[in-house]
Amino acid sequence: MDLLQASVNDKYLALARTVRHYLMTRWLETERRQTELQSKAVAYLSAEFLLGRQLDNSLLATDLEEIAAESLQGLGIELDELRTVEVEPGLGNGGLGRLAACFIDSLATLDVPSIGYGIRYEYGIFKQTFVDGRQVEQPDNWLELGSPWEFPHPEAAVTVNFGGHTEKTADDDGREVSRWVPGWSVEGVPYNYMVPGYQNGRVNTLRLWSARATKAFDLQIFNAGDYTEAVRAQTFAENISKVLYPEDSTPQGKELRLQQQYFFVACSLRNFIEDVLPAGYDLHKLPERITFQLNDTHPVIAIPELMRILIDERGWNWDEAWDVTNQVFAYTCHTLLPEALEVWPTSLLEKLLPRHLEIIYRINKDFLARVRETYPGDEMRARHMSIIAESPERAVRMAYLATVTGSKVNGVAALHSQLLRDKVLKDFSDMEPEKFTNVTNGVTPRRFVRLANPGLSGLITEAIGDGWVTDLDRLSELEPLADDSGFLSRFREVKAANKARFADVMEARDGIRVDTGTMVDAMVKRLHEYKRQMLKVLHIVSLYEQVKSGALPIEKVTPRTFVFGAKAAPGYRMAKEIIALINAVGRTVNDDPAMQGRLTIVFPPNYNVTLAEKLIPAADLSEQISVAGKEASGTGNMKFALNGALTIGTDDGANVEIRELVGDENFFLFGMSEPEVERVVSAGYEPASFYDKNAALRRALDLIASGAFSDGRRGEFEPIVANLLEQDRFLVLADFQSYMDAQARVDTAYADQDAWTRSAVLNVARTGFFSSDRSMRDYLDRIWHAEPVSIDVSS
Ligand SMILES: CCc1ccc([C@H](C)CC(=O)N[C@@H]2O[C@H](CO)[C@@H](O)[C@H](O)[C@H]2O)cc1
Repeated sequence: MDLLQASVNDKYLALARTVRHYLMTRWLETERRQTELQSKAVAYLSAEFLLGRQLDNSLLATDLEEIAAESLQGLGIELDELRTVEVEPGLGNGGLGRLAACFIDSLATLDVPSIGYGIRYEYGIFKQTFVDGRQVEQPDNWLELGSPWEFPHPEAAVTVNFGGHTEKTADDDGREVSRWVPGWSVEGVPYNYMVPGYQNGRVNTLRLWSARATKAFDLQIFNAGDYTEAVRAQTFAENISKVLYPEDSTPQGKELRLQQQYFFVACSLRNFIEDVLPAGYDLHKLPERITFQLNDTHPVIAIPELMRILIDERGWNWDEAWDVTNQVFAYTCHTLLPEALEVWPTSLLEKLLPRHLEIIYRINKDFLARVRETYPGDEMRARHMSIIAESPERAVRMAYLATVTGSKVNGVAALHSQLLRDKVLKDFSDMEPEKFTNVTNGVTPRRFVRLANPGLSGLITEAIGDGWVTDLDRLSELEPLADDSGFLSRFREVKAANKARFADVMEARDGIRVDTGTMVDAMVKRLHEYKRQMLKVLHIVSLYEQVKSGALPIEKVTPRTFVFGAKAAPGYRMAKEIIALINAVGRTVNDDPAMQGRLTIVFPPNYNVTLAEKLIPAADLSEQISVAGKEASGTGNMKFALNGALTIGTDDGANVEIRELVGDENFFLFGMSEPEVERVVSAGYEPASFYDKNAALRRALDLIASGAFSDGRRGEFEPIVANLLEQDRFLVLADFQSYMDAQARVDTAYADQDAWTRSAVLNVARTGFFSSDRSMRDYLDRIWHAEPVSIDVSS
């Protein structure tokens, strides 16, 4: 095909293949070196990897960006045109999935031997569209045009068994053992993705598994004329890796979800033990060679799977197997919502994984014996700590299984880890305090500063050199420039240019007009009541109500563009209602001439990594307003601060550490602290009392209920208002006034652009800590104890 006929996608694929070819030698060298050294490595087991687009990151990692742009120019092709056709692999829901992607980037850049293991979903996170302001999900057929970044290895396929039953037999020395007689099986085909380190020659691997039938096509049945039956096995098998579950907090407990979890875990352990480790490797030494990091509870079925392999396949005795299993797993918890902790009914495990259930029962029996030994006579504690829940139905508490077995358990921010110790996993922390630690999340500065914000990157590099890209603590060298008016005005120019770029993207992508002369006030994250998008809505509605009622002269309103980005889990009704309300308020306020364009609501559909990369550098204000004690960490908060946005937030998750580092004067703190929330809730929280005593709040809620945002239809958003007045589980009404006061402080601060910019520069200078490189160094020191191994690219 010659250039003239080539489509933009053809040209993009050609460039991608050129870059990947360049990386191939380094990939092979990394593999060779690792096989030669067999040094301790990290396997990151995650059901989600929210990778984002790959081309730019690969060009940066290989330092080929300039050459590529020039050579393409020579062919009359714009690099920018090619990068926009790339489809981002949406193999994740939100925070947890994106964190996994940042972590494997940092592991490669820190030269740590490591491998990511996950699922190659054929359909990623749904595409979000709005119909009359309501979310409608479209399938994400991201592989439609193929992906140049994946390498299938059908020759390394793994067979995974399911179902069947177990039977007691005797092994050759007459010991009674249990043997699994599976009912059916599928095959897992590995697809390898390159994970290039930043200009260090290392290319680690991300191995994602795709399911297919062991026997794809049954010719006999076909010849007998039953065509659907002939391919039934194939469709059935493929279903396992067909689609990502779009929930990010409330597990639906679907059988297929458990099948997905066991599928990728069984493939990954088999692959590591039989393909990565040298033949004949003595698995008693496994702890010296690998740590399997469990990214939340989703891969925890790996624990009984390793026990099964060591006992049933390798013939080890229980203690031998337990001793190794106890050392090779570590567990990271990413949530505080009790409903987000997965429990699997024993009835389902009995059906799908009978042998694993037996092993879990045995782990629990031994554990409860230890509990009773440590706390004699305290049956209540034993019942509380049991891995097996007896009610509402008999089920396995996966977080408890991970905590009992893992060598280490960590939360993802200091407050979160403390709440795990003091509340969620208190009994376990009391019993084995040394097992619990914290590793505060981080984000990769390559994608979220160097690539997303070239203007700011240039400014920083000019001032302190480019060492910050791999050593983000160096940002602190910018501190003195916060008092340099020249630097401040350059900094403001960069922000203004990023706003203009964002406005162009909004125009081209969604036909949305953004006034770049306004403050960009951004709230982008999954839609969840604990994240309190409703508090943001009440701020906007209250401002609107005050202007409309004449209480607030329009000239006193700071021109703002409120940018929302949020997907709701398809089954989460209240979340979908709130999305509809945000769009309804947007439609009303944006079109109201009385507002003279001073307040604009922008809610682009389908918020994803690619859109985040354009919005975050353009933002002035970062909304991190969850109720204290509910957001485990947050990572968007870190990305905004590193790109010079100021944060308005509660003392929740990593906000606490951001505020401690940037200083109270550079952070708009509001709301109750976690202990205060606890006190209000345990004292019995009456949301309606806040409605009664706060006129501005009452008027805002009444305006929503009045139908003002729904063409007069009163009942339209009644469920939202009723829920706030009756339950308000996440204390929106209780924190309303403190939030409004903080927003007034924001207005005042924003009026003094010099002071605001100085504060923004200090936010950048003081948040180098939130690099995922630092997170990885903490995991290496506290949990993995693996050493970097440099790859010499000259060979
Ligand atoms: C089974 C349903 C399900 C799916 C995903 C999850 C994730 C744990 C939810 C998640 O993404 N948690 C977020 O993880 C981020 C990375 O650590 C944190 O920064 C966020 O605070 C946390 O909400 C829970 C339950």
